[in-house]
Amino acid sequence: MSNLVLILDFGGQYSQLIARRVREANIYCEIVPYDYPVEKIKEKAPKGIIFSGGPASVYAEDAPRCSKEVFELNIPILGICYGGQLMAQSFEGKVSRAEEREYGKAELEIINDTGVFKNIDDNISCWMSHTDFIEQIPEGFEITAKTDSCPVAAMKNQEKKLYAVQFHPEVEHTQKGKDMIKNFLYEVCNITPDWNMGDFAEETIQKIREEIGDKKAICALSGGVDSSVAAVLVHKAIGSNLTCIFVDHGLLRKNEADQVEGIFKEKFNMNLIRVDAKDRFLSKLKGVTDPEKKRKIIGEEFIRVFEEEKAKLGEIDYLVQGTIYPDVIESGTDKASVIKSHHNVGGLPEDVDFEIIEPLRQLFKDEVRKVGKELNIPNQIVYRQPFPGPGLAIRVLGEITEEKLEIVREADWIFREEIKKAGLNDKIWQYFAALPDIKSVGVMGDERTYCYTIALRAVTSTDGMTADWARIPFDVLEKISNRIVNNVEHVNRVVYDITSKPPATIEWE
Ligand SMILES: Nc1ncnc2c1ncn2[C@@H]1O[C@H](COP(=O)(O)OP(=O)(O)OP(=O)(O)O)[C@@H](O)[C@H]1O
Ligand SMILES: O=c1[nH]c(=O)c2[nH+]cn([C@@H]3O[C@H](COP(=O)(O)O)[C@@H](O)[C@H]3O)c2[nH]1
Ligand SMILES: NC(=O)CC[C@H](N)C(=O)O
Ligand SMILES: [Mg+2]
Repeated sequence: MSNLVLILDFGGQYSQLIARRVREANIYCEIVPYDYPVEKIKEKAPKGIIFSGGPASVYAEDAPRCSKEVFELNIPILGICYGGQLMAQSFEGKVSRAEEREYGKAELEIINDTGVFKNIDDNISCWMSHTDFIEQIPEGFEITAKTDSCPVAAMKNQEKKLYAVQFHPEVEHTQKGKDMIKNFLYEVCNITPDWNMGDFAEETIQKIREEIGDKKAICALSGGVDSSVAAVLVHKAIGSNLTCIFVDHGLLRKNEADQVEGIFKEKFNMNLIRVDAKDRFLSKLKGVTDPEKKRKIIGEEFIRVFEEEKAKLGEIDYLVQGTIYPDVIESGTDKASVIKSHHNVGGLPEDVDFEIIEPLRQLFKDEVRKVGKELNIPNQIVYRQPFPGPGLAIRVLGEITEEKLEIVREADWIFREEIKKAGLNDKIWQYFAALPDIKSVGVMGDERTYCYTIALRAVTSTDGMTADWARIPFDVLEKISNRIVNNVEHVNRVVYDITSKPPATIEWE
């Protein structure tokens, strides 16, 4: 790889977002830990280095630090938040705890519009998330931007090609943030963009081929975007040594199992086994109300099903899953908290009798879609709305019963049909019905009812990491509500969820 950018990770929430911005700029990058040896950095000879943010304070005794030599390699560096503070401290500037913390939106005033800020408007809003600030810049540096409460929102030493920003250019909410990162890569590091998702596919297929060799693998296939792309990558690498396994756990949407099987058989020339596992999943979930418990039971049961299929198929060493980055980060890491245990990551049991292969583990959904396009996977699959592996189990809140599953399935079917009819299906990222565990009073045909409420959830998003509720026109909502109450038994009320993520998540459990 001729044009490499290294990201030194200081434990930031957004390190993967930095990586995707670099990939978006068509440049290859790798994330390495903050204490990655200088010798190895020299070997890799990156054209640029980015320091991520991080939760620590640079003045703390045990703060994560990279070797000072990294600054002497004559490689341009962009320090973001903690990374920028570390740069200031390393050159004898002063970093202190601010009296006023800054979280969220701040108005940025650009003082020097060269380097990272080339062609960026003088006044824009940026996204901050810090307690410490650069109180005094080191010698040889100049301040290039400020906010009302942050005197050094950015600084640079042009001669040494060292740049620091206190805000986060990598997040969606910083205006022109992507352009700032591109400026660093193209203008400061002088890199010619020469990488794309096609290269990712090629390199990944090659790596999988080397790893699996002539051994056999199964792929957990849901018919969703991620597992379809993962299956095609592995199939290209090992051909018929791959068998896909699609589990019908009784928690799928209306007609979904037949549809997935049909599409898959029609579009792909791969081995597929469909397993009917409805009874075992539902009996394990009986009486369980806690969302995390449900997720862990489902995660484990998936693996047990795969192990049983493995026993029938003979010697199989590898299990391929379509895990993507949000599944990983939301399941919690040693630094990030658990938001929810995605069944395929945090929900995995401790004993798994496979080597797991997850070729998309570093990517975000929209990047997976790009890989899917590169692999000529039909749009029908590439642009399918995400559906979580635990399925309706996390959309029926509280205890799961066959009756509740049927209610949510029917309501969901109507909702999806009406969204399609209204031509909104490619404008909304994900839309579905959930069944909160509440009943309320209604009146139908002059009679009192005491029935369930259906909650409609529809969001816009690019990567599922953040989302906003979709502004569905009232007349469409009206039609959906009427159809659901008139056609789905045991429902007398429909509500629409108007919460963004954060603070809510997309799914209700
Ligand atoms: N019903 C299923 N049968 C077999 N494997 C499944 C099933 N549901 C989920 N998985 C596995 O779990 C992984 C994670 O599920 P997830 O829903 O995030 O991805 P996906 O279904 O591939 O894509 P999408 O997010 O578009 O629905 C899948 O990629 C797949 O490997
Ligand atoms: O495979 C999955 N296993 C899971 O356990 C899981 N939980 C949530 N999701 C999907 O992930 C995206 C983000 O979800 P949340 O905002 O609800 O956390 C949304 O697209 C969700 O549908 C899951 N996918
Ligand atoms: N987001 C960050 O990198 C935060 C850096 C540092 N922990 C601070 O609070 O200022
Ligand atoms: Mg899915």
